Amino acid sequence: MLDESPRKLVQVEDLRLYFPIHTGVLRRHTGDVKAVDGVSFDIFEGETLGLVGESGCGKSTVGRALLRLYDLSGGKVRIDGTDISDLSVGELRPIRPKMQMVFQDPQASLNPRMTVSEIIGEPLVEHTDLDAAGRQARVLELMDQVGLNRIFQNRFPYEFSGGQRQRIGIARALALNPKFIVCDEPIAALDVSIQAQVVNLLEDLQDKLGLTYLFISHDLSMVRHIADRVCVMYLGRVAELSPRDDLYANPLHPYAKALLSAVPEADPNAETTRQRIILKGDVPSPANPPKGCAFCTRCPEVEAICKTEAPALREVAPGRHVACHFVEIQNRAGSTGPKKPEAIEPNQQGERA
Ligand SMILES: Nc1ncnc2c1ncn2[C@@H]1O[C@H](COP(=O)(O)OP(=O)(O)OP(=O)(O)O)[C@@H](O)[C@H]1O
Repeated sequence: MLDESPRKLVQVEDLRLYFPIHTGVLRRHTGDVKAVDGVSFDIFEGETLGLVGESGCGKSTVGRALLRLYDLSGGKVRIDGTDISDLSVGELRPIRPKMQMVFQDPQASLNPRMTVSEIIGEPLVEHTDLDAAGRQARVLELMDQVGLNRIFQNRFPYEFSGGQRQRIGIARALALNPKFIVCDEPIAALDVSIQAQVVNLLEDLQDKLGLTYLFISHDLSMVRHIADRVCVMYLGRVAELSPRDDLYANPLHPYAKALLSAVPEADPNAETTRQRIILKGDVPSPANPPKGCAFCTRCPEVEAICKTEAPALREVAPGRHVACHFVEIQNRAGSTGPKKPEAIEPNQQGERA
């Protein structure tokens, strides 16, 4: 959990990740899929930041970019104070142990020809000087930590259930004592009955080992359970970044409102029930995003300025950051209560008040 003065472990500033589009016989570069287009946030040490949004909005690309599994198209990523934005593969090598990933599909992410012991021990071969006995001892320790019986160490992934396979993936991610883990839809491929067990395991490990998570998920109820703050993305940009309870009780961005209107109220005795908001139209293509605000083509609150100017992410209430002209206009009129917005520097976004 968070202490009184949390340290920024992950700092993301104006991150851009474009995938080039090549067309024609000559495979000319004719455009870009702007998967991530100017995203800024911080993640504090020991916190879980939830990352949510419709399919294709760029969540996984952000996660992979933070671990430098892609070269960045622009912006900065700092992990534990080190700017990793432009580091080469060789320069990244000593940083890699600090940051790991737990993948959505444990079946696909585990080598079927390797035993559990070999899978979990693989990073130890690459990144440590441990001898075979030292590696074996560490593998058994990791199996204990994730609740896998040691007697399974020589079995193969296909011999396990989905939940157990995800435990193997988590053990492998923990092998090098990382500080930061990107959990990319870690429960999406699991039976509902198993999902809570895996989330509880992630929470226990966070408490014991002081881990920091970026938790990417479609499952808004699970994000409400696990995240301290939540970042809502739309078409490669941040729409809203707020403390979890504030966001779920009172989303400010019109897109966040629509997204969360589908989540059941936490308090069944709440006096007002939230009205379901159905958005019209489809998400535009990230290869050809709308001018101005990315959400302007579907926004129920669209204003003239939204179609020409992209809104900046601003702090509109303590700890709450929203990129929306409508919210700003309402604030200026004093109708929503939050303080008048002040522009903040990208590296201050996500700062707690
Ligand atoms: N390697 C790639 N090459 C080209 N386009 C890509 C690539 N990876 C992702 N994209 C595109 O980038 C956009 C963002 O994809 P991304 O997978 O990050 O979204 P997402 O929010 O994680 O979606 P989902 O929830 O479905 O996993 C999508 O339009 C996707 O088609």
